[in-house]
Amino acid sequence: VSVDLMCLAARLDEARRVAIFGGTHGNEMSGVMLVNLWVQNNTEVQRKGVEVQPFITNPKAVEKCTRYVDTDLNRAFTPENLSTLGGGDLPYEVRRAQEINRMFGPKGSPEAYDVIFDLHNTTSNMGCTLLLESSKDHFNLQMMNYIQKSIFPASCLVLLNEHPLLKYSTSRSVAKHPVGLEVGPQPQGVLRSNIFESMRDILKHALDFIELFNAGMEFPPCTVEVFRLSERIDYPRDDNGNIIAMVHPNLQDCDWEPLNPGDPMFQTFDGKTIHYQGSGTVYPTFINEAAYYEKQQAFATTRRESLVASAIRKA
Ligand SMILES: CC(=O)N[C@@H](CC(=O)O)C(=O)O
Ligand SMILES: [Zn+2]
Repeated sequence: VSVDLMCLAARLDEARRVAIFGGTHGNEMSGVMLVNLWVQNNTEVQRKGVEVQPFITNPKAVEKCTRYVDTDLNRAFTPENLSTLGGGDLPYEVRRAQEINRMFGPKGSPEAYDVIFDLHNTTSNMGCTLLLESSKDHFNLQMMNYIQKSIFPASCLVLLNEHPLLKYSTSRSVAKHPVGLEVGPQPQGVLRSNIFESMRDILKHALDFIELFNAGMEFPPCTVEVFRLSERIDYPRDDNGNIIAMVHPNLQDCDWEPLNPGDPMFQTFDGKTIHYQGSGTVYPTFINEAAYYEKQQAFATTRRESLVASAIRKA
């Protein structure tokens, strides 16, 4: 009996309603172009037993080819913003967040979409990265494991953001299972074919997973290596807040490679090296991301850990 119990798969609801968001940041071109393509013709993203909706989340920012118009949409899905009244007086992205929440949510409710994929590009050399918001989301862990297996020998790492202070209120957080996809390096406002095609391929496998799950396939327990967001590291600054150093050449483009105490981290304009002083090995990511200068972030540190996903099967 005990052996039987251990083999029982967690029964989860089917993922019937799925959205693919592009243009949450209007200058991240792979997601914008893919979603525009699928809005024109959705055959590529249709799967049996699933309703898939491609959707441009910030059309004004896409039109201007800028990250946002008034405020960052991917920080706007807070309970305060989603419940505030004020209509035309509110920043554009706050109004847009409310609209998106009405269409795909309400966030946290049983009516919310099952899965939202949110497509992003980074200027950092991160390769393909899946963004996970909860270490307890076994559906997403299983999906990420499936994607990793399917794209091998290509690779796709998992960044877990459930940091109590650093977590932010994303567009995808409206769904029951939010999945971010971050692919780089790609400059802002630029479309690179290799980045576009990697993003497209990952989405294909993600949708295949959902189709198989809905068809009743059981996914056995597995372990997923994740990189848990740990710290945000700002550029060194003077008393006026101006940057006085750059990412060190030894660190530039070395996303996901171990950074140890004493390793070079920044290089000042007069040629001095500033070393990493933390405790123990970390894995830096979002190194020199263009959009993060305004957020006072030169890179983020992560720590590697293994998560166990339980077996799952549809209810
Ligand atoms: C470069 C970039 O925009 N990254 C995303 C990451 C995410 O979607 O969580 C952001 O800061 O919103
Ligand atoms: Zn983005």
